[in-house]
Amino acid sequence: MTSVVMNHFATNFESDYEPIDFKNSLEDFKEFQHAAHAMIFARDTERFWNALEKKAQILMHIRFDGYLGFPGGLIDKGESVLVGLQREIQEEIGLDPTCFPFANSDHVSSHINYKTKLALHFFAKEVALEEFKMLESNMMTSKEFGVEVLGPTRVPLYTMEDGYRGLPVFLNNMFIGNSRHQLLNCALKFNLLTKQEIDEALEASNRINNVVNKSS
Ligand SMILES: O=c1[nH]cnc2c1ncn2[C@H]1C[C@H](O)[C@@H](COP(=O)(O)OP(=O)(O)O)O1
Repeated sequence: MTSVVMNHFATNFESDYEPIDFKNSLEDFKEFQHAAHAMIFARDTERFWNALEKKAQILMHIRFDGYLGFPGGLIDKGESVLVGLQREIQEEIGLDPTCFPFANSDHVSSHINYKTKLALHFFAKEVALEEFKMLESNMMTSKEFGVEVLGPTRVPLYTMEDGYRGLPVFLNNMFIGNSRHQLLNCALKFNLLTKQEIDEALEASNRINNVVNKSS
């Protein structure tokens, strides 16, 4: 499933990231840099404006470099991936690792980029909606807020009646690393979106891109 989805919506940039086995990658790519990021999400079936279903809230953020990404970061030398992830999550969203521990069972995917010698490990954790809101508002008090992290953002998982506003427009943002792939792959894995909804959003997103490119 993962590789089919990966190939389907890989952009040139995203295709630089090849799927790898998590445990093997730690042994086989010791000399590469490793980074770990995580998607925290809550299901949200509320409808608004009598039409659009929120489906879920997914926590992403705007980074210091203007890209969208997930909380997380580089693993220090000698540090385990989980400990490094917890440290970064604490710095970026102020989350106490003892109250909110990540485990190997939260691992979703790992990818390797041979050009940049970077291994990316991705985790996901579902929380209740109230907890999500609490985590999100807590971000403003984190160490990195205003430095590495400029602000939290939720992902619009719906597409509006015109067929492009909502998720398709959102997907036209600039995403760091393979975070756009990580987002869509997780949305599929956790049944937040169907494959058809993802395909349609990507098609609409590409159409917007073509129109913008032609008119510039
Ligand atoms: O959300 C992400 N998903 C996939 N890859 C990512 C994400 N955020 C960053 N990255 C890639 C690209 C970056 O060069 C490296 C390091 O991550 P970063 O968060 O910038 O690391 P530090 O906070 O500087 O430790 O991973």
